[in-house]
Amino acid sequence: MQTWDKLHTRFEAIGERPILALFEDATRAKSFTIQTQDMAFDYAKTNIDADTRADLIALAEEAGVADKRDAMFRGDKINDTEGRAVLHTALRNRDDAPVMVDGADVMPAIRDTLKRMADFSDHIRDSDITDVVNIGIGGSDLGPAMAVAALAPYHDGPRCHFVSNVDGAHIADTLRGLDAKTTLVIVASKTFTTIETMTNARTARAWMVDHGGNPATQFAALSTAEDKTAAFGIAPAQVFGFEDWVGGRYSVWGPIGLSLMIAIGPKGFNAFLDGAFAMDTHFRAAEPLENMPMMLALVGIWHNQICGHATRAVLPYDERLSLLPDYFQQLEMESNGKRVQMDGTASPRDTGPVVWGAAGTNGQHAFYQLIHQGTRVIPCEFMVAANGHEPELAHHHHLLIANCLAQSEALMQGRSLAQARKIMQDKGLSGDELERQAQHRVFVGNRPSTTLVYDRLDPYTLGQIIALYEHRVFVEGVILGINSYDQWGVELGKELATSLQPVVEGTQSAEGKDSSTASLIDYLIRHRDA
Ligand SMILES: O=P(O)(O)OC[C@H]1O[C@](O)(CO)[C@@H](O)[C@@H]1O
Repeated sequence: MQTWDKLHTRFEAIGERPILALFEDATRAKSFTIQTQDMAFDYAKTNIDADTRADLIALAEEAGVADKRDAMFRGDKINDTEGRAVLHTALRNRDDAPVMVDGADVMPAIRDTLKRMADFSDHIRDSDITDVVNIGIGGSDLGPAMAVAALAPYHDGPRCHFVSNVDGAHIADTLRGLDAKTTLVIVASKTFTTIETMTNARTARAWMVDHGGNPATQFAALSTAEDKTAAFGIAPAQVFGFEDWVGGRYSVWGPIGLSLMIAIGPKGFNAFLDGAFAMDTHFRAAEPLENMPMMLALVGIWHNQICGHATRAVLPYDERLSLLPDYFQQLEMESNGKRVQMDGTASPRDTGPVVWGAAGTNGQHAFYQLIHQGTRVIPCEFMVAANGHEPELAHHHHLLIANCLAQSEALMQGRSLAQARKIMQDKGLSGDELERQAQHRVFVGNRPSTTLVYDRLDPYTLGQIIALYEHRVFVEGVILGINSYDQWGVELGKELATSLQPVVEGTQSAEGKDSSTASLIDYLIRHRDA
């Protein structure tokens, strides 16, 4: 508690201190950058100084982050509202050490499943299958969809498509133009009960039957619920199971990543796991000051809980990472969007921030106006590679990098009223009009950002980046005293949707519903095509 207070006091004392003033220390960039392997995380363009950083590290120590991290990797049941271990890290564990859950080593089964996935992927890649349709939602969609898009240059397998929305438009648009005889459908659902996924899976099966395909050989399932996959009619040889200690939004490392493995091959998928494992190893071993996930989390705590900035923008200057903000949105908001602490008492402070963003440079021409001149401060998390995959288009990549760095520079430096006046003067304005126009051209600056740089977006690097953010979410969750691994907040809407379905279908009356919901249903039914 004392450390929280100390940090709040520091924030008040800092007041309007320009971030730029911190650069009077010639070592600022070096001492506020963390490097692990080829990757560097620069948080020098924030208003965190060495004293603040020491307090933030003390906060993590007081919260017991190191012990809880070890407990997570060890397989302790840290998801205690569901009585589960949290072991997505075991899926990418590349050493021989056992990982114990309830007295049994989970590694042999993980290795066995990975081998079965590799054999199946090779078989599909060598077959006549031209297209793979992954049907899933949330963590059973966003991870593989994001990673398949990110690793397009490594893609040498069949085309991959992703269907998530229960809106029939999604599956109709996806199946249109596909050949049912050469399409593999993967039903990805941890629970195998999710209404969107099961509805889409049944529609896909009917389509396949109607168009001459064979669901018996052209359907695979990824799930923890093997009884339900069998009831759906999927042969056990085409079912890839995992355990309940893999959370949906953390599941891309195992069977849920099958479409990625089919796209880039088992070798590429292994490199993806290697990158994540390297980040795990770093997270477990590095001292807080040198620990990338830890410092990324502490910067997040500083901006959100101490400075009160309610959102943060994820801004990859990498077109192939355009789904990464969506992926991080689920990862962070489903994990840390909680109102009570582990013991059930209300959180005394705001919990996870709103996470959003888009790939640069596109975002610059859409929402950066507000980031630069709006009244709210939005900490920005930039990321950019030293190299693209198109050597013949290196000039594009140089422009991309220049834009990324220009944005963080502009956010920090801003443009003063004096500078704005000078610009207007040079344009020939004077008097009241000069004053009025100059105000519109002021950038207050002093807006914080961080930048993650890496060599090239290959499978290994993507694994590192995702694991980095997973651990960041974990550290923030521990400091906030919340359970990052349940998601009860999605339940109520699901229950109400189930109860509304017969009302919408017209087989039950809207009696008992609030008048807003009842009249909306009335409108929608009255306007329905006969
Ligand atoms: O894989 P499933 O069981 O279909 O669940 C899909 C998604 O639904 C959620 O449970 C939330 O609705 C996510 O956590 C999960 O990723």
